[in-house]
This record gives sequence, C-alpha cells and structure tokens, in this order.
Amino acid sequence: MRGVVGVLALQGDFREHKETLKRLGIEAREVRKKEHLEGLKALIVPGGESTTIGKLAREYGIEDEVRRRVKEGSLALFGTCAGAIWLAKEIVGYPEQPRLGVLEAWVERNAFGRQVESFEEDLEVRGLGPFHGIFIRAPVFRRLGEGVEVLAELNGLPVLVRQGKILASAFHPELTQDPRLHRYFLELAGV
Ligand SMILES: NC(=O)CC[C@H](N)C(=O)O
Repeated sequence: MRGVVGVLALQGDFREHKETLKRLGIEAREVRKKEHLEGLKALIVPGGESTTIGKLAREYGIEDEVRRRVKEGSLALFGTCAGAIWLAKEIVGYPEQPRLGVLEAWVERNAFGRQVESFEEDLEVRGLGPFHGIFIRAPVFRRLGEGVEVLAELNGLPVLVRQGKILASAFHPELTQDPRLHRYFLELAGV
C-alpha cells in the first residue's frame, strides 16, 4: 500500500474524493480536527460551501496548522471548487471570508453567473489531455501570481492551476469516474 491521503471532511463532497482515492488503491483519512493532519503529506479539500468550510477550519485550528505545514513545504494540497476558493489568497468581493490564503490567486466565486447552477464541458488539461469538467456554481481564478501555472482554461479563463505542490480546480474531478487528476496530485505530493 502507498501512503495515506487526508480529505478535509468538515463539509462538502469529501466522500466522493475518498471513493476516487479508493479506486487508486490509496487509503484516505478524514480530517476533522488538526490532530488528524499528523504525518500526512497530502490533503484534499472538497467542493461544497466555501464559507462553511472556512468557518469550521478556522474554528477547529485546522486553518493555522495547514498553513504552517504548507509554508514549511511538508503538505501538498488539492482543492476542488469550494476547496479551491478556500486555498486562495483573495476572494473577490468577500474580503472577510475565512481562507487559507496560500494560493497566489484571486478567486471569483460563482463566476459563471448564479443562474448557471451547473454545466459540463470537455477541457484540455496540459500534460493529461482531455478531461471532463463538471462545474457547479463554479469559481474562476483571476490575477494569478508568479509561480502559478494554468493547466486548463474554459473560455479563456483559468479553471485548473498549479503552484508548486498546490493544485486547484474550479470543477469537480471527484464527480467523474476519472481518477487521472487525483493520480497527478499524488505524484505531485510524492505519495
Ligand atoms: N460546487 C462548489 O463547491 C460550489 C462553491 C460555492 N459556490 C462556494 O462559493 O463556496
């Protein structure tokens, strides 16, 4: 068996991430308090509601501990949708929303319009090829900082980015049957 991967399990679709990891033969550990981060090299932050995830992560001390571990270089992160919002440095229009702030990007929530609840699009992911993107009240990345690489775009807007050992997607790879993006993250994390 390879290493264990953490899945932040405060709110959102963490079960689907666990399923995807299982398909790859990887053991998942639900992270609900900061003690659960011990020994982990990689953490997935699911989609859901970024305000709730952020509020609970702050309350339980997870935010500070994850930030410390990421800055120290010992923890890789993969955020999907709400998870990606939580990682970002700035959230357009929500300056007070609790967030980790390690991804050098401005993220705009519900960027495809609130009325566009969800849609699916085939994307072209750099290094991976075609990937089916499921977007649900999806954000986009704007004003990317130095060192942030765009791995996929939709209508000219970045929807998958990477900064070192941090991967963030505006869409939900965990809702497809396709584990390639998770596998890519595991390689990035060295798990
Ligand atoms: N599918 C999702 O994760 C939606 C994210 C949600 N719009 C938010 O701002 O948190």
